[in-house]
Parts: sequence; C-alpha cells; structure tokens
Amino acid sequence: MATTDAISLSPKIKRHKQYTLVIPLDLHGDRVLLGYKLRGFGQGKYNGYGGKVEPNETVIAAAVRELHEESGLLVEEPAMIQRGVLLLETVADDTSPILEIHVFTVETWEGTETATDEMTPHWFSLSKSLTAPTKSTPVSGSIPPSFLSTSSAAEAGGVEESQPHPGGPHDLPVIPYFQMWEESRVWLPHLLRHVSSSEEGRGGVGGNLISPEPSPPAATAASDGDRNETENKGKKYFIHHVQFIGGTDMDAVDGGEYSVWHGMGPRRLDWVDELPIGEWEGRKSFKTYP
Ligand SMILES: Nc1ncnc2c1[nH]c(=O)n2[C@H]1C[C@H](O)[C@@H](COP(=O)(O)OP(=O)(O)OP(=O)(O)O)O1
Repeated sequence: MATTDAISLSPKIKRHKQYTLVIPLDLHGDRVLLGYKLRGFGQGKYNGYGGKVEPNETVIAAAVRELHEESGLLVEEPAMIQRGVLLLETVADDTSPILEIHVFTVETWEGTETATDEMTPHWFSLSKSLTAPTKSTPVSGSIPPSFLSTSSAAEAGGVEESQPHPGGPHDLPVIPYFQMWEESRVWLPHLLRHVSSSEEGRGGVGGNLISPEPSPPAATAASDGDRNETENKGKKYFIHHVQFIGGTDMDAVDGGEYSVWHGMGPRRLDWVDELPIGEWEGRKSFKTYP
C-alpha cells in the first residue's frame, strides 16, 4: 500500500517527452499481441508498439504510424482506443524529461502482424494474463518452443510473419511480465482486467474464456491500485505515475546495466473520467497530478 500513497512528485520544472504505446487485442480470440524488441532502447523486452511523437505530429497520428512501422498492422485513427497515460519520471537524473506515454488498444486492423528488424510479434493469452505474476511464476518456461521459433528466425535476420499458435488460444502463454518494462507489470494487468470486464458485460472476450470471477490478483498487483477496482469500474482512463530511482535491470536478458530508468520507486495508479490532455499539450513544466 505504501507504494501508492508515498509518491510525491518532483516540483522541479521538467520537459515532457511524448511517446505512444499501442496494444492490439483480439478479444474474440482471447489474445494480446506484443512485440519483442530486437534492437535499441528496450532491446530484449516485450512491449506494445510505439515510439516518439515527432514534432508537429499528433499523438494519435504517431500511434497509427508507429504501429504500422513496427508491426505491419494498419488502423484508422478512430479505431485507436485511448486507455491512459504513463508518466514516468526519474529522480536519478535532474535533466531527463518526464516520459509521457499515451497508451491505446486496437481491436480491428488491416494486414497481418509481421516481424520487422525492430520487433517480432508474439501472441499471448488475454485471460491468463489478468494478474501480474510473481517473480517465481515460470513465465518464460510456459512459452512452447514452436512459439519461440518466430522470434529466433527474425533474430537471425529473417523477416517473417508470425503464425497462429497451432494449439489455439488456450495454449498461448501468459504475458512475460518480467521481460517487460518494470512499470508494465503494474498497469497492464489492470488494463486487461478493465477491458475484459467491460467486454464480459457485452458477452465478449472469446465467449466463456474469461472466468466470471477472475482469481484474486497476485500480491504485487494488489498493492498497486487494486483497492478501488470496483469503484473505478465506470472510469475510462488510467494515469500511472512512476518515479524511478535508478538501478540495474536484473530482469534483462543480459543481466542488465545501470540506467536512470530502472528501479521502480514510488508510484500510483489512478482511474479518471477524463484525461487532462489539454493541460499537458506542449507543456514545459510539470506539476503534481492530481
Ligand atoms: N520505462 C520506459 N522507458 C522507455 N520507454 C518505454 C518505457 N515503458 C514503455 O512502455 N516504453 C515505450 C514507449 C515507446 O512505445 C517505446 C520506446 O520508444 P523508442 O523505441 O525509444 O522510440 P522510437 O521512436 O521507436 O525510437 P527509434 O529507435 O525509432 O529512434 O517504449
């Protein structure tokens, strides 16, 4: 509980640097698409698709562009469903901007997910990924060899389309939360539960694949904003505010190295009716939210 209550954001003036992050969801197939980053910032991690918002580009146009460049999937702007914002701040370095990452999901697109030289696509089970696993959960061990072969091919330099998992959605692995950016294991299970519970009400998400009473959240998730999950139900967007204290990413494939963007410190996750996007637009200073 302390982690969500303790955050006290830097009163210093900091620039915001805008990014996008898009997570394709195949609700009827009970699947979530993530990319495995092959190079650059975040190499060796799974994540949604996204990147920097270019000067004179809108956030939503950047989301559409990055998704297409990195996955081959083509969506129209109205198909982008805005879900929330990550505000990531490092206190290990006074000069780094606040990363303002706008999170979207998409449920319809044209084209097929394709490996690029930056990302290889992987489908994960939606209903099995509603709770953040604890470190001891054998997440990567649950990924069958046939599933990994796409990534190996692309890592070897090939560009190849991912194939549906032969065993169908029931055989898809749990999202490997410990091979993602640290803050993802807090907000992503919340978002997936939020989407699933709204879909359940509409009779969606793979028919009966989502159990009507999902198993209780793991301890890590429970301390990060679950307290008000029931009362947050009608709210549309999340704001996840995290301070990093700097450190070594021990979960990285290569053992990790020191970075100001490691070491998740104080954080809070709030659900809101409206995102104060206007307030952030072009903003050069940073004030405590809310
Ligand atoms: N903690 C953290 N730090 C940095 N980036 C992220 C996170 N968590 C995240 O989810 N992300 C996301 C935000 C973006 O979607 C990507 C990072 O984008 P990046 O690859 O740096 O941007 P590009 O514009 O694609 O960069 P180029 O390599 O093309 O220059 O991760």
